Amino acid sequence: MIANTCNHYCFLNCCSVHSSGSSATKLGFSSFNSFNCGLNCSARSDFLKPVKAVESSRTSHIEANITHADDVSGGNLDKRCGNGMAENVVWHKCSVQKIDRQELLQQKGCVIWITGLSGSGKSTLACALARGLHMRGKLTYILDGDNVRHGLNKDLTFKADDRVENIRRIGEVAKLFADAGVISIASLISPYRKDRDACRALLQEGDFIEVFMDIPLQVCEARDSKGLYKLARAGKIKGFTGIDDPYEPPLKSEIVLQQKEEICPSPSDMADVVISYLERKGYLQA
Ligand SMILES: Nc1ncnc2c1ncn2[C@@H]1O[C@H](COP(=O)(O)OS(=O)(=O)O)[C@@H](OP(=O)(O)O)[C@H]1O
Ligand SMILES: Nc1ncnc2c1ncn2[C@@H]1O[C@H](COP(=O)(O)OP(=O)(O)O)[C@@H](O)[C@H]1O
Repeated sequence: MIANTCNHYCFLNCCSVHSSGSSATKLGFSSFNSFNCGLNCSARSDFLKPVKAVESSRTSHIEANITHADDVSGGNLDKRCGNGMAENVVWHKCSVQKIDRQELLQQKGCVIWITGLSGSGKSTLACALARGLHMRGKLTYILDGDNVRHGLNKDLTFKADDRVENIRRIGEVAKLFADAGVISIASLISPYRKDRDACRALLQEGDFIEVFMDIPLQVCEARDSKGLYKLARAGKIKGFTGIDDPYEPPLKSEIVLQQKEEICPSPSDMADVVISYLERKGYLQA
């Protein structure tokens, strides 16, 4: 059962990418480099250049010894997996791998994990980030706690165990998106350090980028865009993060976003900080 969750909508209203032919399905297609999104947002015309990326990379690393953490589509074919409840489950490997998809997309798949109190601006940042990256021709997908609780996680409450499971599932889904080559943006309170760190451990070093919305509780509560703090203070919502439920701030996240002299940077300025980080670390190219 869920309660008090709201949908967030992200309007990617600058550019749309148009496929111009059927060759994409047969041949794969090359970089999104020529994506041009100035004020008039002209759509790319040549992003479907056929390439041999898939064929050549297949031969170059199909033999590589890939561990589960290296690539979810890798793994040892002979290994029987004792993970979880199911026994005798064997990983099935495919020759089209993350590196091929990244080449196709001209970016590197990763997880941007936005954590913070309710009202700290996680969803707003996720959306600004998706918009900024979309304008640069980069493929993103947002996994917003509120939204995922409307579907995949609709069976979960806000009790501690269910929050743990919420974080775990979103971590696994975010990892799949990253493996698809997508810049996956997870935006959820994720109040427990241990569980965020467990999601980090699912990915290769560097591919999990934790963004801490370090906004004081008083500011979040003053915003109270959904009226939930008011209900929590009145005792009408029990176990509300920051009021009568814990939030463990990250100790060493990659990016910390804070107010400066009590003024909160704009969402697009915050998004720029994250985009600069991705650029510097090479995630915006294959
Ligand atoms: N008890 C309680 N505590 C915290 N938040 C609550 C609660 N009940 C409902 N909500 C609403 O649910 C949103 C948080 O969902 P998450 O999936 O991000 O939470 S968690 O990571 O599992 O802790 C959160 O959305 P955001 O404001 O976007 O963070 C709230 O709107
Ligand atoms: N950088 C910002 N500066 C000022 N207000 C913001 C900023 N980011 C978000 N807000 C506002 O704060 C409220 C909560 O934002 P939201 O993104 O829904 O937070 P969260 O997803 O963490 O609950 C909204 O009313 C939003 O417009």
